[in-house]
Amino acid sequence: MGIEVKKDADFSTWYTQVLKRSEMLEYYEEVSGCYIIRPLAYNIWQEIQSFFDSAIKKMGVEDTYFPMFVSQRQLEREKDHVEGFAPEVAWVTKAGSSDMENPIAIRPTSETVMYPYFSKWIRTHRDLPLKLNQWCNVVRWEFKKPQPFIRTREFLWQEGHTAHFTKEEADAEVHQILELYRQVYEDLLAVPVIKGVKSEKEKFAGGLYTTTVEGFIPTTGRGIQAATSHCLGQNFAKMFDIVVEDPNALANSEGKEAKKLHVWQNSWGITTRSIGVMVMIHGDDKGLVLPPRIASVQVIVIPCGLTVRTSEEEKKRVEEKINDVVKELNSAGIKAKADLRDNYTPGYKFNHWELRGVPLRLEIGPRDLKNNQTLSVRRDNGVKEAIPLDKLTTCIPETLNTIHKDMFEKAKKIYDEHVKVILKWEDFVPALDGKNVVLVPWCEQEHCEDKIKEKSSRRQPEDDKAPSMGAKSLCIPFEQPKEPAIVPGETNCISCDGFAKRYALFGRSY
Ligand SMILES: O=C(C[C@H]1NCCC[C@H]1O)Cn1cnc2c(c1=O)CCCC2
Ligand SMILES: [Mg+2]
Repeated sequence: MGIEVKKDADFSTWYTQVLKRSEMLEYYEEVSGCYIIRPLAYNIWQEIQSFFDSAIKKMGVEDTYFPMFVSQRQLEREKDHVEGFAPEVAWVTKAGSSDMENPIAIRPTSETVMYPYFSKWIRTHRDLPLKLNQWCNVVRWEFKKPQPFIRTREFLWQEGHTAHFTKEEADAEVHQILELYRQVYEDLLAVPVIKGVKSEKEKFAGGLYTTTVEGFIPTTGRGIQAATSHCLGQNFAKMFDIVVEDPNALANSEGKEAKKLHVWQNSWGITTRSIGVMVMIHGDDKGLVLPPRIASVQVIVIPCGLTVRTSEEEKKRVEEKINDVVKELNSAGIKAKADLRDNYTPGYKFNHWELRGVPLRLEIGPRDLKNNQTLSVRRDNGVKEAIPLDKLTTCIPETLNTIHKDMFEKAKKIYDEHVKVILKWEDFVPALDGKNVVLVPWCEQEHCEDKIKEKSSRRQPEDDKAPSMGAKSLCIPFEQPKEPAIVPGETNCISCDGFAKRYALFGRSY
């Protein structure tokens, strides 16, 4: 069954229809906010995992696995880490019919699970750096409206947790990981992201600073946090007593304990939200459009031009050719499949595989055998091209790469067009209402951010529509606009009478 609504007309219905009818996801009626991730989507997660995991292994990160249960005592050891989030923590309070003496939390993240053991394992600076990662699920009982992949009560992610002897080493890793997240989005998912640092209000409260890659959903004009890499500073080290002796301090004469130094820590994560972002950005009114590098089927080969007048041996010759083409492509590392189902017309098959986002279709019929060619049809832009059957293993990889590049460039152009540099407050809300995010000179003070959120959530007085969602700061981009330059002590903040420090990206967001 095809998609019955237009993406731009009814985005949320479009989104759920695409996910369900492409067989990426199934609703899990029993528990709100939970979904079944079906093979087509799970395969994408596995592509992300294998790319990211092999990259962090090269950085010396080791995979591990910690329990999913956290004691209340442990979870609450870090006050400001949990206080803001407490309502989202899910607790196990009963086993069978009997109440548990001490309820146990299901991990919403694993800092408090892991760090008591970091403290136990890290004794001297030779135990540093410690670099662990786990691929797992986490549970957060969000109350906002759930949305498949984007906001779910259980999701899959990886969480990296590292400990370093110096801040410099921690800082360097934060940015190395952020670059890997950019690559997951841009080089795997063909999704453009903006790198930056979070504001004090938006950063991870338990940390020192948060860097982020921010995506943009054009259909709603909303920003979306795509992955985060935090430097935790020494905050958690102080709470969990993760210390090493100072290798430079001589054991002092009175034989007193050598000075204890707190380690510098990072934590970083990317989640299955990335799959939802990719669907939202690339999907169209025919369904999924998969970037070739994460598609489980990259090329579908379909027999065409077979009519009632086609002889049995002619039909057989076409099917044999198709099987040879699929074999040849697979041996060249291209994920190809044939659709030889003889109870469906070519047209039906075209829709079936377009709905599932297969990047490239090859049509082969009796005439093509004679001309020794196949007609290729791109899913992203519908462009058709005749390819000689003896050039497939060179032409197809090139076409798939071109598809990736074109999908990325198209999305990047749209993102760039929807980032508006705004220098006057009166242009701020109109820009948001025009489905843009805004880049504004900003003082970076928390009270100012609260004010901006409040001022941008109110509709103009005469407007009787429900107040629109306020804008939050998405990040302070590492790449700052050159023009017009911000002059410290001269350029005013977009909203308050303070002076701007840097340009900040603001927008309505998920
Ligand atoms: O999870 C993090 C920080 C960090 N956790 C590890 C992976 C990277 C990064 O997200 C922040 N955070 C978000 N959300 C919640 C919590 C929380 O710590 C804890 C309580 C429930 C909700
Ligand atoms: Mg949250």
